[in-house]
Amino acid sequence: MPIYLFIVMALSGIRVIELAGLAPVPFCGMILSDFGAKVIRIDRTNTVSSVDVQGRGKLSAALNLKKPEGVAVLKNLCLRSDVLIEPFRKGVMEKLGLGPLELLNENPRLIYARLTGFGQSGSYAKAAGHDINYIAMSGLLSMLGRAHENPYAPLNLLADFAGGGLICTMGIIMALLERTKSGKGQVVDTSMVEGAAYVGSFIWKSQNLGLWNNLRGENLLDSGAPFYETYKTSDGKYLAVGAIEPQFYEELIKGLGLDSTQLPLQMSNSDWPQLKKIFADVIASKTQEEWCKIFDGKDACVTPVLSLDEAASHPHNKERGSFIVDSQGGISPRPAPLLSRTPANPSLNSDPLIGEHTVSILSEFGYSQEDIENLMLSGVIASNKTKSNL
Ligand SMILES: C[C@H](CCC[C@@H](C)[C@H]1CC[C@H]2[C@@H]3[C@H](O)C[C@@H]4C[C@H](O)CC[C@]4(C)[C@H]3C[C@H](O)[C@]12C)C(=O)SCCNC(=O)CCNC(=O)[C@H](O)C(C)(C)COP(=O)(O)OP(=O)(O)OC[C@H]1O[C@@H](n2cnc3c(N)ncnc32)[C@H](O)[C@@H]1OP(=O)(O)O
Repeated sequence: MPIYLFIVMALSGIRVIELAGLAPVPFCGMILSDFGAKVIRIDRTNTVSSVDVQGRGKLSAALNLKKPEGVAVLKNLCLRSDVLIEPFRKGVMEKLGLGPLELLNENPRLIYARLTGFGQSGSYAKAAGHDINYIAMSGLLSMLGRAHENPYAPLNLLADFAGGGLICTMGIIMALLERTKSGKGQVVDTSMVEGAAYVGSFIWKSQNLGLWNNLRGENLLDSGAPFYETYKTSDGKYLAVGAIEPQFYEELIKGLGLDSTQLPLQMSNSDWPQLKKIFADVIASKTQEEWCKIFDGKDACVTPVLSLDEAASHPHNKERGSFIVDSQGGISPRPAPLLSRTPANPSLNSDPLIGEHTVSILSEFGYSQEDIENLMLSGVIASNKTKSNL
């Protein structure tokens, strides 16, 4: 007799409709799915392959929203769902007749999440943009980069994912929590400019501490300080040094084989370039592994700079199971944080093909075989399993 283990996750029972987007909304949908929500991604009928690399655990229905019948199907799905996430430019949903007024009127419990660059109001609301534009507008990009160089965007992490996908997820979770008391849904308006700025609150609120008085790249935490920097090792790899507090700094100096009485003072700003050169010369004399042997187990705040592959196979990360391997052999980070009773249980199956679940989803929502066939014939829906399912 097989034993079936049903794992209850934090978001089990929550149904989410995700309109396919580029990067931030797919991340939001993946988090919700990792933690147990049933996420249905609405793809276009005229695209063959998905650009969603964060489709883990999602279902896909292909729907033509340019046809009134397609809009009607989406409305129907939203009637019996908890969350809708939309990634379009302001006004696109309203133009389709799928704005919050319509959908919340039909399902007052719906959480209607909108994730855009500039938010739903203001003169930039309708402007196109990408991560780099949003962090530029948040003020943060001006702070990022090395001395005497142009500002530098740290991949598309800050706006798309930290200030966008994650902040939107937080808004959805808070709205779901609030709904347990009021019984009502609401609109979650996530602007990636604001989300990124909010993530950077420490920067704003630490200005009076003098942390940012120097030019970009010449401050304590922006690669100005020698004890908060990366250094090249003799094998062409790198070490990350973050020894800010005096006791950790002293361990660093000891580990490097230096004598602090012969060096400028740690916080002597004007000596930082000289001190950096000393550290760089010393660190270049050994391999990364040799340095790790010296610093592992010491409170010097020194770690290797690992590649993605090295991170996945580092003993500490392996001990915690920080990375997962899917059925295709792909390695990716395990969902965070770790909940003690109801942890995430990410799907290890391959991501959905566009329209892979169109038929099963429509059947689940009450459409008959004949309805589905007619919608298919009139180009309102598309399916990758057309033949096998009809
Ligand atoms: C830096 C990042 C972006 C990185 C993304 C990259 C990882 C990927 C970008 C391109 C990909 C490559 C490319 O696709 C080619 C290959 C494809 C292949 O399959 C895979 C390999 C590829 C090389 C592929 C590889 C990668 O995936 C890429 C390189 C970011 O910053 S993302 C953040 C962007 N900003 C936002 O999301 C903010 C909010 N959104 C917007 O401001 C706009 O949506 C945006 C992004 C500016 C785009 O504007 P656009 O004019 O294109 O669209 P909208 O005005 O929003 O209107 C959408 C229209 O579409 C209609 N519609 C939507 N769904 C449906 C449907 N189901 N049926 C019918 N129609 C639909 C909707 O009605 C709108 O129509 P209208 O224009 O008529 O109103």
